[in-house]
Amino acid sequence: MTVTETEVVLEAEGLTKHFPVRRGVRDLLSREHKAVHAVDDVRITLRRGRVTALVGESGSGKSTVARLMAQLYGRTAGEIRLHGSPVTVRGGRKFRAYARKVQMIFQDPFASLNPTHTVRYHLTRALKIHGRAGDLEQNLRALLEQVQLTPPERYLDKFPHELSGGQRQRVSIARALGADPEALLADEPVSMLDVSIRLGVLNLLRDLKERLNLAILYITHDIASARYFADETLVMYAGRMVEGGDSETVTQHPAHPYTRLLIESAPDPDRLGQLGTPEDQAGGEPPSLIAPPTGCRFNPRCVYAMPKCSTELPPRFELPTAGHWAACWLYEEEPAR
Ligand SMILES: Nc1ncnc2c1ncn2[C@@H]1O[C@H](COP(=O)(O)OP(=O)(O)OP(=O)(O)O)[C@@H](O)[C@H]1O
Repeated sequence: MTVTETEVVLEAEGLTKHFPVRRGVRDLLSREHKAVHAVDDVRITLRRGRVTALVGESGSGKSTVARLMAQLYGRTAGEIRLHGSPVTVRGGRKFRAYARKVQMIFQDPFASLNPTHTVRYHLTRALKIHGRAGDLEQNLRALLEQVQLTPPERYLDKFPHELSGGQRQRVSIARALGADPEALLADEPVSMLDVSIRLGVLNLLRDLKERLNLAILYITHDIASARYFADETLVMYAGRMVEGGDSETVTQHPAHPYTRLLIESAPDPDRLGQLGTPEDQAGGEPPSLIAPPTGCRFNPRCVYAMPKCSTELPPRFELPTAGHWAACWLYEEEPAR
């Protein structure tokens, strides 16, 4: 089945978030209203039974995208559509109805579980909130079995501190499944776990995607894990999307100089000895998002930058592999590889 054939659950278009910067005494005289341009004009489509990875370095706006799509933040501009219908939710009953379909998993399972309550309490609450508490004991058992915490009675009356990091993240996932959602927004779900147990949690998410036909947004700074786990990969730099396509193509034939830099800087034993590409010399730091660079936001660090890169924002250029695109002027004419 190709990417375009599965049912679209959640879409964002033109998604934009600018956080106003609090004005200091000196700024009071100026008319300028400064803002952090955290997310600009982002487009994402989440489909049933598919994992979409959103990859980028710290501060690139990934978490903000997840929170916008979960409707935890109001947006500055853009549209979010659930099954094709635009939705804007500001708390209350409408938020509960939305959260029944779209659930979020956070990076730190210890912070997202209340240390004074047991697993039973957390899961019962989720089931009750979403009207699924009928036959409670059976539903609690089923949730724990879904996240492979078996036998369930061993875990139900445990407190968060009595569980390992991986078990806690599994409880957080079970709590999200308590809503019986169609989409999961997973914000760095394994980055706080020991390396040895990350794979187990990613495999669990993949298994849930297949068994429950979930649409998953997988946020990560680790592009190697996107290749392993995601069907589609989107790359974000300084608040903007720079490249997207199926994960194999984006990770094996990256087109945007920033994606290449990300891959070159990720440790990969398969590529030892192949270093020394121009991207390796692209040092520097991500830009300030209060006054982001004009044109392509990567231009100050890009070894291929041309004059127009600092003045004109590159649109998405389609590349030879179906569904692969890059927002980079290098691909304006004929797609080069
Ligand atoms: N509530 C907020 N108020 C002001 N600025 C914010 C707020 N939340 C995020 N930002 C800023 O927006 C930008 C994007 O942050 P975000 O957390 O989305 O990035 P990220 O890619 O998820 O990074 P990380 O992996 O470190 O979480 C950063 O410059 C951050 O400082």
